[in-house]
Amino acid sequence: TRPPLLPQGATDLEKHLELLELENKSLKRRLASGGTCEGACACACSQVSRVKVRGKTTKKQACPKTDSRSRTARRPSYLWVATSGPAPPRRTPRAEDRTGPTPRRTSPRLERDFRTATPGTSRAAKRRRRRRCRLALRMPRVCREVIVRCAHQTAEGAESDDWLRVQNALLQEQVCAQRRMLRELETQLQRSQRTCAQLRTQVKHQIMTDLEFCGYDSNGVRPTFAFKKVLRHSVALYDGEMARARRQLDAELLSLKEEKERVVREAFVRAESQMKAVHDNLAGVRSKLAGLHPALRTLTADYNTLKKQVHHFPAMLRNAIDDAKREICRAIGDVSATNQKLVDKYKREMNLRKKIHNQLVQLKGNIRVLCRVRPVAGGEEAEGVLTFDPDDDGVLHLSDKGKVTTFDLDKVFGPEATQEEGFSEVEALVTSCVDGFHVCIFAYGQTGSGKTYTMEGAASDPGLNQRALRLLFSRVADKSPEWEFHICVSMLEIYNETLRDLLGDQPAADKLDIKMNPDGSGQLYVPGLTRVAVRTVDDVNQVLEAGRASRATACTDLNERSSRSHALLVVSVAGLNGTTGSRTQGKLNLVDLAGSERVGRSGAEGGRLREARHINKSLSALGDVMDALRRKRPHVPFRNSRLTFLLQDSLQGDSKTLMMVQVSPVAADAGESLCSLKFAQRVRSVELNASKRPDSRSASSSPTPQSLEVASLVSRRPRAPFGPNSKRLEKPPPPPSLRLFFLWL
Ligand SMILES: Nc1ncnc2c1ncn2[C@@H]1O[C@H](COP(=O)(O)OP(=O)(O)OP(=O)(O)O)[C@@H](O)[C@H]1O
Repeated sequence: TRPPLLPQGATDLEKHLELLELENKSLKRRLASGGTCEGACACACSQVSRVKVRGKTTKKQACPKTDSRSRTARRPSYLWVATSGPAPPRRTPRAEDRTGPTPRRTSPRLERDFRTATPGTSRAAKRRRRRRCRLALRMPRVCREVIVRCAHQTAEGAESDDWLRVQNALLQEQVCAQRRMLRELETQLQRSQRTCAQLRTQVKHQIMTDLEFCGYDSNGVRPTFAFKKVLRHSVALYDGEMARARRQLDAELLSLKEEKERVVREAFVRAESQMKAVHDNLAGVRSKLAGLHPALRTLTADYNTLKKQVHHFPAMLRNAIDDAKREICRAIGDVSATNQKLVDKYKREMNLRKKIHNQLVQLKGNIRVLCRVRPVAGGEEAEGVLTFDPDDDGVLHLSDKGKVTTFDLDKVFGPEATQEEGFSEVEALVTSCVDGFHVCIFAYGQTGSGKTYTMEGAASDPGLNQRALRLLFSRVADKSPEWEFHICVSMLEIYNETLRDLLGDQPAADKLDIKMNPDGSGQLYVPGLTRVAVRTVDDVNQVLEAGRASRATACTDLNERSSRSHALLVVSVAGLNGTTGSRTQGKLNLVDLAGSERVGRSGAEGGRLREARHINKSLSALGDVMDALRRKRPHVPFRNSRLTFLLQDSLQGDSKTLMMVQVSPVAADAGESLCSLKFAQRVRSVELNASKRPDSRSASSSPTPQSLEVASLVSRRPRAPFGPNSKRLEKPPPPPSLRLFFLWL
C-alpha cells in the first residue's frame, strides 16, 4: 500500500526509500519480538526486486512464507539481475535447497561467497560461510547496506538491460540472416536434386541407347549373329572412314606444314631483305649522322650565339629604336626647317611671280584694246575698206568716204584669225584672275560685227567665254593641291538699264538691283543673283546653255534682243593656299556689249530709239568711267549706268580690262566701224598714258627691283611707220570727254 506520508509526484527512488524505511521498522519490530530475520530479509529483498526490476517480475508477490519452492526457483534470475553480470549457468537444485529455505543473498560479498561455494570446497567451509551469512543477515545495519547496494545494482541492471536489448536485436538479426541463408540452401538443394534427377534420366537414356547400339534390347538380351555381322561391317566401315579421314587430315596437315614452312621461309627471306635494307638505311643514317655531327656542332654554336643575341636583342632594339627616333626627330626637324624655308621661298616666289605677271600685264596695259575684223559674208561689198599693215599687227587702216584713217591698237585680228588666236591675248588675264585680280573682257562693236561670235563662238569652235573658263580650270588644277579654289558662275543681262538673272527660275520676272554689300567690305553685290558652283568645264557648259536658253525665252527674236542688251558672264574665283594660308578673291567679267548704233543714221524710232538711247547711254558711261580713271579724278561716275555700276570693282585699282573691238569689213558699215575704232583708240590712249606711269593705278603696282628688271626685258612693241596713205595719230590729241564723244555719235 502507498505510504500516506509520500507527497504526490514522488520519484521511484523516494518511494523505494520510504518502503525500505517501513520494512526496516517492521524488521526491527520483529527482531525485537524475537522473530526470525530470515523472513523479514527475504520479504525486503522480494520488495526491492519487485520495485527495481519492474516489468520483469510477475504480478504475483513473492513471499517466503507462502511458496518456498517458487522462491528457490526464482533465485538464479534474481541474482543475475542484481549483479548485472552474465547469467550463471542453470544448476540443479541441491539437496539443502530442496530441504530447507535458502537465505536471501543481497550483499555482493555474500553473493561472491555464495558463488565461490564451488563443489571443490569442503563442506565445513561451506557451512562456515553460510553461517557467516546468516549471522550477517541478522544484523539490521547490514540489511540497510544490502538494500542500498541492491538499489545501486538495480540501476546498473537497467543499463545492462539496454545493452542486452541491443545484443538481443543483433542476435535476432543474425538469426534472420541465418534463416535466409538456410532458405537459400534449401532452394539450392532442391535445384540440385532436380538436376540430379534429370542427369539420372539422361544417363539412363544414354545407357539404353548404348545398349540398343550394341544390339541389346531394352531387356538386356544379346543380339543375334546377323546383327553382329552387320555391326562388324558397320564398325569396319566406320574404321575405314576414320582411317581415310585420318589420312586426309594427315595430308592436309602435311600440306599445311609445308605451306607454313614456305611462308616462314618467305617471311624469313623478306625479313632478311628488309633487315638488310634497314641495316643499309641505318648505315646511311649513321653516315649522315656522322656528317651531321659537325653541322650540329656548328648549329649549336650558332644557336648559342643567336640565343645570346636574342637575349641582348631587346636592349639592342631599344637602343636602335631610340637612335632611330632621335635620328628621325632630327631629320624631321631639319626637314621642317627646310620645308619652312621652302615655304617662305615659295611664298616669296609666288608673290614675285604674281607681281611680275601683274607688272607684265600692266606693261602691256591694264586696259588693252584689241580689234577683230569679221569675215565678209556672201554678197557683201568690202573691197578696200580695211587694210592691215603687214609689218605691224596692231595697225589697221580704215577707208571711209575716200579718207583713210589709221588706228594703232594693241593687236588687230583679221578675218582669218581663229578663236584660238583671239584667246591667246586673254590667257594672261585669266592667270591674273586666278592670282586674285579682277578682270573685265568686253566685246564692243556695232550690231552684226561678230561680238557674240567672239565671246561665245560655236559649239565646235567655242569663243572667249568657254576658253577662258577652261584655262581657268587648267590654272586651278596646276596650283592644286597647294591651292584650293571655289569657282562660282552667274549670268545676267542689262536691257534698257534693267538687270535680269539669266540663271534664275523666272528670268523675265526677276529684276535685280545693285547694292552695297552689308558685310562692310565696300563691295557691291546683286541681291538674289544666282551663283552656280562649277567644278568642271561640263558644268560651265551646262550653265552657259541654261543662260542662253533663259535669254532666248525672254524674247521671241534672240538676235534682235541680244543685240540690244549687255550679256554678262561673271566668274568668281576664291582661292585658299593650304600651305601658307593665303587667300585670293578674283573675278572674271566676260561682257558681250549691246551693239552700238548711230541713232541718227539708223533712223530708229519708238522702242528701238529708246533701246538705242539706253545702249548709247551705258556705253557713254563706260567711256566716262575710263576717262575719269585716266585723269585720276577723285570722282569716277560708276553710277551713271547699270553696266559701270555693276562692274565698278572690276574697273578700278589693279583690275585688268581687255576690250575686243569688233569691226565689220563691209563698206556700208564703214562709218560705224570708224566710230568703234575711234572709241577703241581713245580707250587705249587712256591706258597707254597710264602704263607710262606704273604707280598711277595703285600702290601695289609701284616699281620694285624685280618689276624694273622685267620692264627692261619686256620692251614695247615697235610702232609701225606711217604709210603714205595712212593718217596716223602720231600725237594723239588730248581726248575730249568721252561723253561728248558719244553725244557726237
Ligand atoms: N570671226 C568670224 N568668223 C566667222 N563668222 C563670223 C565671225 N564673226 C562674226 N561672224 C558671223 O557674223 C554674224 C554676226 O555675228 P554676231 O551675231 O556674233 O554679231 P553681233 O555683234 O553679236 O551682233 P549683235 O550685236 O546683233 O548680237 C554671225 O552669223 C556670225 O557667225
